[in-house]
Amino acid sequence: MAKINFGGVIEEVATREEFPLEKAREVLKDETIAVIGYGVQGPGQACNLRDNGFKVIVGQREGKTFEKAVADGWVPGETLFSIEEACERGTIICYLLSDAAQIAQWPNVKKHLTAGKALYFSHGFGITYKERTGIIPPADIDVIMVAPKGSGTSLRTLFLEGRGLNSSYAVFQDATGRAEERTLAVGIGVGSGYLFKTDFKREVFSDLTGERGALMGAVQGLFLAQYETLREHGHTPSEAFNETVEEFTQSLLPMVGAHGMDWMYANCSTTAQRGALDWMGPFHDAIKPVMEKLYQSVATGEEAQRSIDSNSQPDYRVKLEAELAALRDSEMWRTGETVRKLRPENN
Ligand SMILES: NC(=O)C1=CN([C@@H]2O[C@H](COP(=O)(O)OP(=O)(O)OC[C@H]3O[C@@H](n4cnc5c(N)ncnc54)[C@H](O)[C@@H]3O)[C@@H](O)[C@H]2O)C=CC1
Ligand SMILES: CC(=O)[C@](C)(O)C(=O)O
Ligand SMILES: [Mg+2]
Ligand SMILES: [Mg+2]
Repeated sequence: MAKINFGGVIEEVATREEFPLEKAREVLKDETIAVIGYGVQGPGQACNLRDNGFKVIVGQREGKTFEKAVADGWVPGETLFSIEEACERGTIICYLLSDAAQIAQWPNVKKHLTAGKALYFSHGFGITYKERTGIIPPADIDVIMVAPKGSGTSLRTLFLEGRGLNSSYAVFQDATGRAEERTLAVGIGVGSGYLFKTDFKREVFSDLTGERGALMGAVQGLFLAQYETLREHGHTPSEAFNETVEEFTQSLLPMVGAHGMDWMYANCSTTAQRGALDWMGPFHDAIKPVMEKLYQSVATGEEAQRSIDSNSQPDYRVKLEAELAALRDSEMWRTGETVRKLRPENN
């Protein structure tokens, strides 16, 4: 395992150099990987594994998503089965149903988890919050995780572009003595570049905080607060949107991604640099207490419970669609739709 220095802290990282694809194929040569669920992560991981030459089958309930799997080349009765049949045939069961559906399907999956199989997750949720999920695996199987740090959609598109997404990984239970090599082999197979070592609890605490915070929840809150302020002071929608979202996503954020915050600052005016350096402190101080409150809500299991309760409702999709539609129909994002059309490359 490579030891890599992250800003002064040494961490263990598995790399493609020490764990090349050929080694992954050798480790898994006698295994059938059953990808259960074909939502967002399912297709990304299953198709990448298939293209990388592993023996993969998919387990998916009937319906629209089953048809999507057929369209992607999975063949009913050969490589595409019901959830239960795939669990029976597989030796590594990749449990990629939504976290709420994992609870509902657990009795059907559990009965096929015979000695020596591996139960694989892409999130620490089901295991960490086991009092709430009831997901308690038998003692004679491996319980492992590879959590790609990004959407399953990007996992696939980056793979097809010859790039990749990094993942974190963990072993919760090693019954066979092979749990770690199985984990790393599947992790390389799904298209990870590097694999950062963690445990189930740290993965789920950081992931739930990240998506509720900077990655998704906080960013919308930040955008909207600024957009509203500009609008309340008489700025037009296009001006408010351009100075809040468009310039950020199109010009400045890619620079942060490529070379860091200081580099983005350095490529802006000295006027902007002065103001940003002065105002980053007050923004940090205003947000920090909200972040701490969020982390506590994750740590106590409140966030998990809320997600389980709302996503277990039979009509959760309908309600979710309504909330997403409200976001889409807000003035800020309707303006965004128009602004996107006006990008020079779209003309
Ligand atoms: N969406 C993403 O890109 C990421 C997801 N993850 C994790 O990966 C796992 C899978 O997440 P997603 O791909 O987002 O799942 P998803 O929400 O897209 O759902 C996946 C599948 O669950 C099935 N399903 C839903 N309810 C069901 C039920 N009651 N019975 C049977 N099947 C049912 C759907 O048919 C679908 O195939 C989760 O643990 C999630 O936290 C991790 C990283 C990113
Ligand atoms: C894409 C990802 O990793 C998230 C935001 O944590 C998720 O979809 O759960
Ligand atoms: Mg995540
Ligand atoms: Mg997540």
